[in-house]
Amino acid sequence: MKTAVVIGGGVSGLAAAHYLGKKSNFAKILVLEASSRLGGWLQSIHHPDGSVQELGPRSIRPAGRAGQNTLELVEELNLADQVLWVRAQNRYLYVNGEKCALPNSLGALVKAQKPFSRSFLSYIMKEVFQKRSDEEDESIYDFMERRMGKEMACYAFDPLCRGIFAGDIRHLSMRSCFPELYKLEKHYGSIVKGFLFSPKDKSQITSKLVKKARLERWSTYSFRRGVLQLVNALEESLRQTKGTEIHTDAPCSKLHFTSDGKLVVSVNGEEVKADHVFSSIYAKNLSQILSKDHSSFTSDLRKIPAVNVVVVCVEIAEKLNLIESGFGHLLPSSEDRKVLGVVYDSCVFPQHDRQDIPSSRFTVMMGGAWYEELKGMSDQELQELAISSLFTQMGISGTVSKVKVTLMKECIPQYLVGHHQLLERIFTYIQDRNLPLSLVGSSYRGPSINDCINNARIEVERISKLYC
Ligand SMILES: Cc1cc2nc3c(=O)[nH]c(=O)nc-3n(C[C@H](O)[C@H](O)[C@H](O)COP(=O)(O)OP(=O)(O)OC[C@H]3O[C@@H](n4cnc5c(N)ncnc54)[C@H](O)[C@@H]3O)c2cc1C
Ligand SMILES: C=Cc1c2[nH]c(c1C)Cc1[nH]c(c(CCC(=O)O)c1C)Cc1[nH]c(c(C)c1CCC(=O)O)Cc1[nH]c(c(C)c1C=C)C2
Repeated sequence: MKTAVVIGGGVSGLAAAHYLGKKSNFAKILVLEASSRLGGWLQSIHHPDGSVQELGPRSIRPAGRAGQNTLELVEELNLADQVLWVRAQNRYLYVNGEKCALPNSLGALVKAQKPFSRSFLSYIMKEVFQKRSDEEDESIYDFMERRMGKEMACYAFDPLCRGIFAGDIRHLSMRSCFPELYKLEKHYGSIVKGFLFSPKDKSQITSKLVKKARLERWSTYSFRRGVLQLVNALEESLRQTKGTEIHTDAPCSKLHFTSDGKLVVSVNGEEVKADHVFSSIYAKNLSQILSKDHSSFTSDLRKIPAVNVVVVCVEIAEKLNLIESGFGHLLPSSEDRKVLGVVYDSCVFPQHDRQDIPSSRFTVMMGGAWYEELKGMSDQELQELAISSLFTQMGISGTVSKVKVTLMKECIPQYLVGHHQLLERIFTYIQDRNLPLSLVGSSYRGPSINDCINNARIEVERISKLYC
């Protein structure tokens, strides 16, 4: 009877347990979560007035292979009728004290639009004629500046990466953060040529929900009870799976390999012997529980940094008629280093607004790679900075009816230049020694919910072949 232990009950750990239950031969699957709740960074708070406040992620993209995989999971968990979806919405940049819509129409492609001095078409044309680089990796800034020019790097990719990685494009790796774009340059000499000439995915879509999402042109989605509903559904399904156990308040304090090729997990003073362990926790946290005899491995795990993000959810006690409605806006680091961007929550999912009185909800995100500049500020000062930035940038005022400041420590791992070499060393170490250990989670190959779920599936499928 084989036992698999999953360390961490965030979306990656629960997805790994789900696929283990479906696709593997492990008779026993134990999920061990350190805290008293499941979900990790997914935190949807329900208020008595009916509003749903997202402290962490608030939406999931249906696009791409990983997006499709999540939709298949949503369907499998019978959550399809709980989905709230929206079509493409305007996204803005806040530059030189004003909001500029990112191009979303053909007209905008040919006309120069603030803050850009040239049309998007001219950047695209420049990209087509740039020479391919033979660099193994480079920063997103260097890549974009080389292929599309400084304006695209500073006004498009700088804010975009603040809105995905809360990171600095001068240090983030092009190869690891945008592997598809990186490969297009390598194979076709240009991203644009790659888009035009790469073979299109013609695989048959069998999922009804994937078809529906395409047909209705979903851009992003959540659930009636917030993104945590996905975690709750995974939990419910796991609790009904024979041989699977979920334990909260179960921090793994030590992980050591035995001479008979197994792993022993220490939890709350007890030892659990496992045939295979899935670690879904942040790489640095894993390095801290591994025994000392794997120093080069733990040292590489520690080299993956993660940034802190301050999330400030603000509710205004009136329905504001926003001139610029949409998903939200991002600030390039040249505009404001501390404030990353603002999500217009009520525009995206008005279903999550309070039911008793009209209101408008926003989330201000601050810090990230620039967190040092917020260090030492009290919650009150962070709250004041968020509200004043919100009012100025949105050109609004009003009575704040709810506000919540949350510091999310080391929440988004940073794939810095050379990240692929770290991964190569980390995974070779495991492979060469036949260690019964799988690494999933946001530290390695993508931070999005889609990446976390899809990478857990891929790893379970790989491991299942070894234990059949
Ligand atoms: C502010 C913010 C906004 C985001 N927005 C989006 C978005 O809009 N869309 C999107 O797709 N993604 C978004 N993300 C990214 C996404 O939420 C995360 O990358 C993802 O949730 C990571 O999940 P995980 O399971 O890999 O890790 P985690 O959520 O970190 O889960 C790991 C779990 O392991 C537990 N743990 C840690 N140590 C131990 C131990 N020793 N023993 C047992 N358990 C342990 C932790 O308590 C935690 O529950 C956002 C992230 C943040 C922070
Ligand atoms: C301002 C800070 C952040 C905002 N969201 C995140 C941060 C750090 C984290 C985040 N946002 C997205 C993802 C998943 C990426 C994916 O591949 O699915 C993560 C980890 C989604 C996302 N958010 C924005 C963009 C452009 C994307 C990429 C996918 C998509 O097009 O939907 C933009 C954006 N994020 C934030 C704001 C204020 C914002 C504004 C336009 C918040």
